[in-house]
Amino acid sequence: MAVLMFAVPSRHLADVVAALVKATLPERLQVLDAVDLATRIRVTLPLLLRHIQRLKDVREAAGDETNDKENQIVKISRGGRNLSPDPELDDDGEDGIAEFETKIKEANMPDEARKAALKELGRLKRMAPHMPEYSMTRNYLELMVDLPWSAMVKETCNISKARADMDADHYGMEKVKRRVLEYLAVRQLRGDLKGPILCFVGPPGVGKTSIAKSIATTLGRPYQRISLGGISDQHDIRGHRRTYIGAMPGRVIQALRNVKAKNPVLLLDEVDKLGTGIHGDPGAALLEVLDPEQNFAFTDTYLGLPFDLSQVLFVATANTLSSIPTPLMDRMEVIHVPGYTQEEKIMIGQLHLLPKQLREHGLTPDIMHVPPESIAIVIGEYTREAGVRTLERKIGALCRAVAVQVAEARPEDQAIGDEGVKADMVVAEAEEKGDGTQQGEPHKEGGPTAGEHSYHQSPLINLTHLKEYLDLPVQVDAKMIHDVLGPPIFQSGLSGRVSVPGVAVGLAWTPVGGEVMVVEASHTGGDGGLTLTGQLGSVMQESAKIALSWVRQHSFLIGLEKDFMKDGEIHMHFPAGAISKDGPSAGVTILTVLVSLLSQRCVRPDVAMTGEITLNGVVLPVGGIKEKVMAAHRAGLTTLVLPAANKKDLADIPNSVLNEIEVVLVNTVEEVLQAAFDEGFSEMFDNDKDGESVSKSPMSKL
Ligand SMILES: Nc1ncnc2c1ncn2[C@@H]1O[C@H](COP(=O)(O)OP(=O)(O)OP(=O)(O)O)[C@@H](O)[C@H]1O
Repeated sequence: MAVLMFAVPSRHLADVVAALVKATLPERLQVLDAVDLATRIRVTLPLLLRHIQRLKDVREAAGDETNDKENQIVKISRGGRNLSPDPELDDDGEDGIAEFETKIKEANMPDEARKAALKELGRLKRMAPHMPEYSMTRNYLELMVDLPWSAMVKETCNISKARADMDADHYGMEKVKRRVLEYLAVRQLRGDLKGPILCFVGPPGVGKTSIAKSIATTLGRPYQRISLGGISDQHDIRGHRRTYIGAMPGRVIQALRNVKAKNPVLLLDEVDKLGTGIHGDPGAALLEVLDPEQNFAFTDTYLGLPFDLSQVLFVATANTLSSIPTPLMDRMEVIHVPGYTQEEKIMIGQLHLLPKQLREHGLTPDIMHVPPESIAIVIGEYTREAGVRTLERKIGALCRAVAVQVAEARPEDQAIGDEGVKADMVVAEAEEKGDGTQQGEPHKEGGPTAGEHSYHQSPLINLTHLKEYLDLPVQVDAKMIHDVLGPPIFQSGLSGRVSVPGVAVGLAWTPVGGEVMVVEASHTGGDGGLTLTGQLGSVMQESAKIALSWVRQHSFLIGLEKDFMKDGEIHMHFPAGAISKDGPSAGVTILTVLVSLLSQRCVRPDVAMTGEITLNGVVLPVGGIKEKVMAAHRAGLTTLVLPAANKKDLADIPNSVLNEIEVVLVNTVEEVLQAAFDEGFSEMFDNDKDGESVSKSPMSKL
């Protein structure tokens, strides 16, 4: 084949290849068997002529008069599209080419882009449609004409409307909303987009994506989400070279093509999950996209031309700051979106998630009623999350169960497709209600506003008929919740796990919110070392060594012999064993577990703690206090031991939570032990060192 290819001028190659492809297997083998060039050409020529004849026949069948074989050969070899009627070929024909020409003119491209597009169109005209380059050039031209080179939507920024829009879709989030309003107000006054890129950081399901959508709605700009999770190839951002098979533009250019406007809101979702691989650093590519000094002429490798991104409003989201590349973070203004309290979740469930789920399942409050107590049961027994995503899913599951009840109870005569019955029912329904309920009205894009939820009731549901078969509204109570969702997944409280010596409750921070961690230790035989399990990082292991050294130095306080370790090894375990953990904040918990085990005294079951310790027993501040306090509150713990230097972080915690817990601020490990154990330890320490209690009610005597 290679020899044959050398013998054929390259512009005819495609026709030869097409002829061979259409040949039968024995014919193809015959071509391959022909070793010398002359034989091979002799074998191939009839195949080529047969292919041409076939093309001609198809054309004649299509009513074309031309039957001049020679003329045909010449035109095909020139790649003449109008003479290539093979229906299998993706041929634009002259109309298609003319259409491209018009679209290029209409696309309002900058001069440089227009010239490049016309040049590509010229190439396309000269190509045979079955050449691989044909479809590549065609795809490129399609992108060129689809891109919004100058198309902009008119922005409508009205600050009071912005507040109303955000309030309509989001309960609470006051700080976040205030910060977004400030940002929009400054943008409006300055009249340009040069400003930091907002980056919403918080656990999953707390409304980061949803608030970004509200910004787009408020501004009247189109919105598109670009998911960055797991991207480890810079070409995903910057585009691939056109020479590669299946090459594509980068995600930013693709997003702009979709929204058809050069000033959309583009959400860079999960910017903290960008990876790095062998194909360059996508973070560096993203820097180019976001940098206002360069992004007015961002060159996507596939496009090969500068595209102006300066009108795009970029918003980013992340679960954690720690894995965002520093140069990228410098370009962004971080807005923390914290997790919700139980009360906030109940309100969000009632005001937003339930109406949304009812709408999505074709139900209304007349058919299904979920009281706040039931939402609290779902939150407490079926969710452990900082956000409300699982809650929304569980409410969805309850709606589906009610939908089945309604479907089963529906009288026979209300069959789908019975238009007469449908019309009657809508009228009957409207008359029956007569109370202004927006029944049958399609719900607005983006959802209804809080307090004015519209329900798109299926016209097939006739409440009057249904009431004969079903007690309406269906009450979602504890029994129904357990029937539908199964046995509770989570138990409230720590159910007796802390009632043995050598166990204490620590508080951990994770990108998905705070976590309560029951740390356990026990004596095993062996030669008196300390074994740690639970996938601990080096910092955490060092915290354990520091805690043990402190206990050794202060063994007399706990009533231990100096050489207490000689009796056997101590094994300390941090659940969940499959998840790696690190950081210094478990210091106070490790120390408390050791003291509890060695002194054989139980830690108070209502106490949880966090804080870094030094060798001299000083307690240092740690991060993630709000998430940790919320997690402890969710788990039903009522006394929290926190570093005194973290006092300022308590300002972020809602009063409803602070009112229900006791916060003990400590400076030293002695104060930690005072708070962690009942009376026993208070005798050992000087009463002057008692921790400062900031709770509303005085702390019980230690
Ligand atoms: N304060 C709130 N008020 C009303 N609905 C909310 C609120 N917070 C979250 N939601 C709803 O919870 C769901 C999940 O929110 P969203 O997708 O915005 O979470 P996210 O923070 O972007 O999560 P992820 O990090 O996983 O992307 C959405 O349906 C959203 O409308």
